[in-house]
Amino acid sequence: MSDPLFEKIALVGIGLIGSSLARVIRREGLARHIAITTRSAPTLARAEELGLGDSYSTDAKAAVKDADLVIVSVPVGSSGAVAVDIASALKPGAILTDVGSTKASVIAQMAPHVPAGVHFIPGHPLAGTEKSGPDAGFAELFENRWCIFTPLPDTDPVALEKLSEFWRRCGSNIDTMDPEHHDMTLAIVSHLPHIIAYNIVGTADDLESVTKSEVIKYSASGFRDFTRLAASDPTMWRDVCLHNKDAILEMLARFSEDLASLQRAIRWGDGDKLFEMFTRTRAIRRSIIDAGQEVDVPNFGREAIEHPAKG
Ligand SMILES: NC(=O)C1=CN([C@@H]2O[C@H](COP(=O)(O)OP(=O)(O)OC[C@H]3O[C@@H](n4cnc5c(N)ncnc54)[C@H](O)[C@@H]3O)[C@@H](O)[C@H]2O)C=CC1
Ligand SMILES: O=C(O)C(=O)Cc1ccc(O)cc1
Repeated sequence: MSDPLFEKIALVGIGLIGSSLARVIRREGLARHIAITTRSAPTLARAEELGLGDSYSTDAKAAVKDADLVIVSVPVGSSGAVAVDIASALKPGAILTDVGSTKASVIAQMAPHVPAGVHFIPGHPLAGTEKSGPDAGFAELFENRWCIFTPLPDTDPVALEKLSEFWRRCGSNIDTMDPEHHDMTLAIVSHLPHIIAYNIVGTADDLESVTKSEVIKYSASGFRDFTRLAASDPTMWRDVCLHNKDAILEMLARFSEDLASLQRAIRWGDGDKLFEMFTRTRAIRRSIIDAGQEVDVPNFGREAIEHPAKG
């Protein structure tokens, strides 16, 4: 195995993402020492039972002390509190990064507290599932996925390259963009799909004429796909909605307009319009597959669309 990239990596937050990182760091030998810290003592105890790290503490300051790389993997609404907590203990020259699903808000919360000499590089692995907690993670989560950095104007290119190498060794491809562009893009490709899923499952749950047992009994695969997304962690998604408010509202406004147009086509029996739209959207899935992206995210039963015979 090659030399570790870092002597000590500290993981702040050890849920789905933190624990997946712990597992891949161990598997790839990316650090000599993995320090794990999280706010909740039972979660930390579980991480220790799973053997995810080399040291464990609910004291974040103690965990990040002497770390060369600190990765904050907590709900985005907690990033500011974490930054305040750990700032004074960060080692000069250390790289501080995060994995939050929104970027402008995380930067606004964390950057003011980062001491001079610490390289703060905001990041976001576009990899996840609907599950949460330390048991949910797996080392392969980041394989063949994008990790997007939204570097600050004064980001040190050497530190950026080192963090890029870290994510490449986790299996990811790297891209960089500015935080506002990230937040707008993610609003449409990730945040809106989750919000729509929460909404449709909530609507089905509210229906009096369709009992809950019928929703479960007859749920076709389309509805099941929505229930998977709608089973995602409520704290995480509450925070995403609150911290990417403007971009989400912009995308929701466009979505509502398009939905109204679809509604009109159905009302007036405009089959040509429906057919034209459904043909256009079908091509999007084809281009995702042609671009080499897997289409089924959550687990290793990933059945590609190329094998429809398998169902
Ligand atoms: N779940 C997903 O599919 C993805 C999540 N993300 C982002 O990753 C981050 C973490 O998400 P998950 O790992 O899925 O969540 P999770 O709920 O599985 O884990 C969150 C962890 O943060 C800890 N925590 C919460 N508040 C804290 C605080 N104030 N101080 C220290 N620890 C705290 C919890 O105890 C837990 O260990 C979020 O910002 C989320 O937006 C990014 C990509 C995918
Ligand atoms: O479970 C899914 O389908 C996801 O979309 C996972 C996911 C959730 C949040 C992110 O910021 C990135 C990926």
